[in-house]
Amino acid sequence: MKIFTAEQIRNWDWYTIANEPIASLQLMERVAAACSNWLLEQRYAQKPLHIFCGKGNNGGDGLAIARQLLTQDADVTVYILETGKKGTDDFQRNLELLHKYTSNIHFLQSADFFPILQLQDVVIDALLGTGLDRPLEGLIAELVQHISNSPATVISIDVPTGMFADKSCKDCICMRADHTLSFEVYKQCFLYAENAEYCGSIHLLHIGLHPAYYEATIAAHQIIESKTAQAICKKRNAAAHKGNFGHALLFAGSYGKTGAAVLSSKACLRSGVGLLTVHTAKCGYIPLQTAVPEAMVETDSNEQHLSAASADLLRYAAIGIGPGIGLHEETANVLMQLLQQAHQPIVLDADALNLLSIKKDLSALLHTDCILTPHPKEFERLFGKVANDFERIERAKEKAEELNCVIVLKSHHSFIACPDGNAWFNSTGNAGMATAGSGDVLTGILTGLLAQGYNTTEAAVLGVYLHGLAGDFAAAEQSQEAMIASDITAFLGKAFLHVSQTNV
Ligand SMILES: NC(=O)C1=CN([C@@H]2O[C@H](COP(=O)(O)OP(=O)(O)OC[C@H]3O[C@@H](n4cnc5c(N)ncnc54)[C@H](O)[C@@H]3O)[C@@H](O)[C@H]2O)[C@@H](O)CC1
Ligand SMILES: [K+]
Repeated sequence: MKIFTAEQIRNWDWYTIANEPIASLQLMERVAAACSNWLLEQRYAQKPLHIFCGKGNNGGDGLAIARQLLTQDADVTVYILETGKKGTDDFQRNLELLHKYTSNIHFLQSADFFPILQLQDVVIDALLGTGLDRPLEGLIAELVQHISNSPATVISIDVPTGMFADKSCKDCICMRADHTLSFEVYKQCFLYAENAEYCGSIHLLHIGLHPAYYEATIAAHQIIESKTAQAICKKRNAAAHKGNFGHALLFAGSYGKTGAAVLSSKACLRSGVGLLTVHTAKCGYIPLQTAVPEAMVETDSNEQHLSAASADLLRYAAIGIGPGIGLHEETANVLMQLLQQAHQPIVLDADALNLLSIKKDLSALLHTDCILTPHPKEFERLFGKVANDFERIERAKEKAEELNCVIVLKSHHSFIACPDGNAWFNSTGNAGMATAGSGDVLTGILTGLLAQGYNTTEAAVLGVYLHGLAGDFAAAEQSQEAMIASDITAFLGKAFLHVSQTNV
């Protein structure tokens, strides 16, 4: 699914108004109907509703919702934040209509008029939407804080008031919503970790915007959905043998971190690879052979860490390096040797990234088939400090193009930046995956997919989606609290079944 900017969404509204055609007031009526139906279905309309409206079209949505719910006998109180200016045409028209249904409309001119909100109350936040053009201050900021600090359930229309659709609102005042009802497509702001606590659950409602605009409009970012993964996932040939699915090589583990090698190896094998060899420190031999009998183990001459690259790299279709390898100087040499000698696709993760971050000229070291999988701290070590999540995404896109490699930025919605400028946010995954070893599992999956012949973009998009989906299945069974990284691997099978179902 494409992610549109606020401007693209505004143009989509206007395209629909001109080409359906439909009057803008009618489109607002449709927006309000979608929200009212959701509130009725979720039984929020049975509770005392406090609808807070600005005087723009977001406020117009709020007034139309109030009227529609009054016809369903809901208990509605409307508050309009008085700015002294006239409202938009659609706001004014909706206000006239609302007066015919209720006199329970209050104009808020100072904080003295703010209502006391209780636990059973439901607030509809229709103060400001995508028309936000500056951080909140003054009376509106006070109102947003008053509502956010109350025990009431808050449901924001389109965006939580104070949140910019396309730029950071870090350190700004913003409505803390329990739910955000938005329309047709995700806005970029919903996908950043720094905004997650303000958006609550996001619900995309269908309002019948014109499909031709969606088809014709190029989006800078997309969401990876089930159908994206399905389109990439290859069907296995019935007559295949293990030689058809590649031989992967993983450099993983050191003394005290053999577990990381076990986790990435198991995930690699469960991602469909034909053969796997793990190159690990000598101390890892027995644990690995015992825990992962399907893998071949090649031990380093050093007992505790990696000190030499594999003798014969040519046999392997793809290489993964990083999980649990540590930061020993000799291990850094292994990494440099590998980057010079290997011509096959490489996944670089964890300590491999930390070792790389002290090197100045990354573009001279990395060939074009690399996937880098940093979490925000590793990203910062590699590419410098950023002020917020929006900047981090932009930096990832720049670096992917500059280094000609794929960057998987692991986060709340993991982000994939490709060298051709394409960029994806993942839709699967949950906070239970913020647990030791879940990155090692991803490295294994990506290496396994590359070994099977998926290109770096395909492997990253499919692998990140499967990893998150397996994590969601694991959380459903184990809870986010109790799930561990091995559970993600255990549910990879279910994730593959889900993705391949419509592939047959
Ligand atoms: N036909 C349309 O354009 C549609 C618009 N819709 C709704 O309309 C919204 C956008 O409406 P508008 O463009 O009127 O914008 P808003 O309703 O978000 O707000 C616009 C007004 O707020 C002021 N403002 C901006 N930042 C402010 C701040 N920090 N403090 C105080 N005032 C501030 C602006 O100067 C402007 O007067 C969408 O989010 C959506 O909810 C929907 O009804 C769908 C159809
Ligand atoms: K809002």
